[in-house]
Amino acid sequence: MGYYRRVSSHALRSLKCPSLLTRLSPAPAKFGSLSRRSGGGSGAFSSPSFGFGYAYGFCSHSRSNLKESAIDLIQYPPERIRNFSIIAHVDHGKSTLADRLLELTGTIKKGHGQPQYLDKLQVERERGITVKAQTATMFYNYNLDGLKADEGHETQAFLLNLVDTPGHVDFSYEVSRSLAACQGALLVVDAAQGVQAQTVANFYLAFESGLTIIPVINKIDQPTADPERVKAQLMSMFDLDPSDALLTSAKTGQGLEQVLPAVIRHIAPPPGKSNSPLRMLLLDSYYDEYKGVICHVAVVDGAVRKGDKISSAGTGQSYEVLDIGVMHPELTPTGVLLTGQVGYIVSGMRSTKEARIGDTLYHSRNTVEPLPGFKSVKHMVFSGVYPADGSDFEALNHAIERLTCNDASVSISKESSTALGLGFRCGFLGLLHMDVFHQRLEQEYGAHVISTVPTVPYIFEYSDGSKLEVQNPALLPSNPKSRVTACWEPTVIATIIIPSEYVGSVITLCSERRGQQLEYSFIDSQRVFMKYRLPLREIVVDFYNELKSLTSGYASFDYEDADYQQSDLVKLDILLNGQTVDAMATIVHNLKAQRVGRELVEKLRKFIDRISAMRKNVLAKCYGGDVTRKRKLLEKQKEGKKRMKRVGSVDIPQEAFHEILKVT
Ligand SMILES: Nc1nc2c(ncn2[C@@H]2O[C@H](COP(=O)(O)OP(=O)(O)OP(=O)(O)O)[C@@H](O)[C@H]2O)c(=O)[nH]1
Repeated sequence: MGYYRRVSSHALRSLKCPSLLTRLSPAPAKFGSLSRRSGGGSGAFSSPSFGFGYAYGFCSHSRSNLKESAIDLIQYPPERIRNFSIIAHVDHGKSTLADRLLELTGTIKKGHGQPQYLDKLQVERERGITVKAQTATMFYNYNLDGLKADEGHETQAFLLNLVDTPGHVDFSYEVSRSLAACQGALLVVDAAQGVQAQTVANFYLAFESGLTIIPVINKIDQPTADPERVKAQLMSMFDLDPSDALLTSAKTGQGLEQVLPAVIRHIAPPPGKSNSPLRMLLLDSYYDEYKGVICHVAVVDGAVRKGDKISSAGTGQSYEVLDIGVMHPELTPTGVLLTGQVGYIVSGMRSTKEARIGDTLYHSRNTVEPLPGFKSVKHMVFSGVYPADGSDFEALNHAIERLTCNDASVSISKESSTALGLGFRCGFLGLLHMDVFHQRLEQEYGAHVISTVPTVPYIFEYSDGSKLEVQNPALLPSNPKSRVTACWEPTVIATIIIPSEYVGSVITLCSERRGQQLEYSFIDSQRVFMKYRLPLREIVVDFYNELKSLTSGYASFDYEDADYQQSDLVKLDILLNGQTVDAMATIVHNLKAQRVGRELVEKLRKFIDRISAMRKNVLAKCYGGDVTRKRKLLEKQKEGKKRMKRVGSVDIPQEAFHEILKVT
């Protein structure tokens, strides 16, 4: 029997996608003698080639000691491999727990001076959130009977692949892709905050993937920690046995010695066939200036070695494996990857057109049935991205190509605008995703961009019966009402968890946003769980902020895409100095059009006024001859100008485009 057991009727009712009910499957079967249940408890462990220990932080080898031959993957057949991810609500401590596990296994040095080690992007460090899932391979010796290694008992060497995942809803595609390479997940829950909306969402992502789920109640060091209450929630919401929950503090190290033994005992080894022809799943990729595309892969069946000729099922192209290895946690060559192992390959691919996420790679000499790959991404928000300086179009094109190699969830197509020139229409999973993409373009590729008003994808039906998905409002004829016979807007199913005293105000907010309540229940005596169908348009900008402020920050919120619903929509054009600005066109509900139009023009007037005043007066208060200061001010002004677009005689600042969505 799996660690995750029967699902209660409550959990079934709350299933994110009803159609998945038919796919409910028991947790993967345990193998051999590992089927014994355990409440955790400490086990004996040691690092395979670096000695034994019983406390964390015992192992001191560093990556720089590792040469290609230092890691011999042959000694890790599938039954000695565990692939697991860490999933949780935002800030419940996934990355910190990952740090501790990396230290515990000697993969990184204790006190390496960089908390949240696997959050490598500048944007992740600046925002304190995980954006990309990251895999790290760890080695760990463990006695399956729980006997202590330092008392001379024999241990077995295990290879553990840990995937740290993002918590925010906009990056759930990263989570679902990561889960494809895993057989189990640590579901981390903050001991004080308890189950939150993304805990629910991530639980079901893991559950739908048939993963064994180990609950970890983290942050037990906090004065307000209440692990017993959280255990009760895990039971009532997910039917997870409270006695199975591990209690940890990733901050103090308390309870951490139970985590890896529980992973080894309760999570099944990868199910692939060692004797079958190679099938390798392309999980992720990124572009390296020197090596080209580096692909993260999971070897499902067979084995792959350096020098092998491989082909892509998606493109039919063939490559030679030039470099191969594991992330330990940096790229560490091993010369081979065997069944069940997760690592990287370099094969001379140059772009995302070649490195297709979800593709199957196989030996060119064989023919294989491709793996199922991943569900296609549903883009929630579209926006135009244009070079701030029109002559930088090619440079922006190059930057976007490189960046989408590491973020396959963005859709890109070329478009042009009268106001902004040549650019791209990009589809994102949400506004945070959009923001992060812009920030990465700027930080990682030095691209200065103007982005247009984000919009959700609407559907318009015309009198001739044709239907059009509109991702760019500018493309709608200005008086579409004459020909449009029906319009639809996308909706989401939102999960909201709040303390019970805020129920009244949250219900009011949801009805103002045209929401329809689908479910209402109590998680425990203090907290309420609600499900709403809401138009995507109504939640995409400031819904979460408003929800947070109404509930003094206690609400948590998650959503998944749902069906389209019929709606009365119109196109709203903005004229500046009598000239239509196509990049500012939006689609709004007919009833709101008058109010929105007025508010918008009022707001834009302030914005555009303010900027021109600043332009004139930039040196006005700079008395005396401080040249450096003057230069700084002028450079700042130049920087600001880069982000303005001239339409007729009017300069439009970047913020103006963002303000439009806030009003509409
Ligand atoms: N007191 C206490 N704080 C912790 C513990 N674990 C993590 N934290 C803190 O909680 C905050 C969030 O931790 P992260 O590890 O970044 O959380 P996360 O779940 O990876 O966050 P996202 O990637 O943004 O979803 C940080 O300030 C950590 O230092 C713990 O056990 N106890």
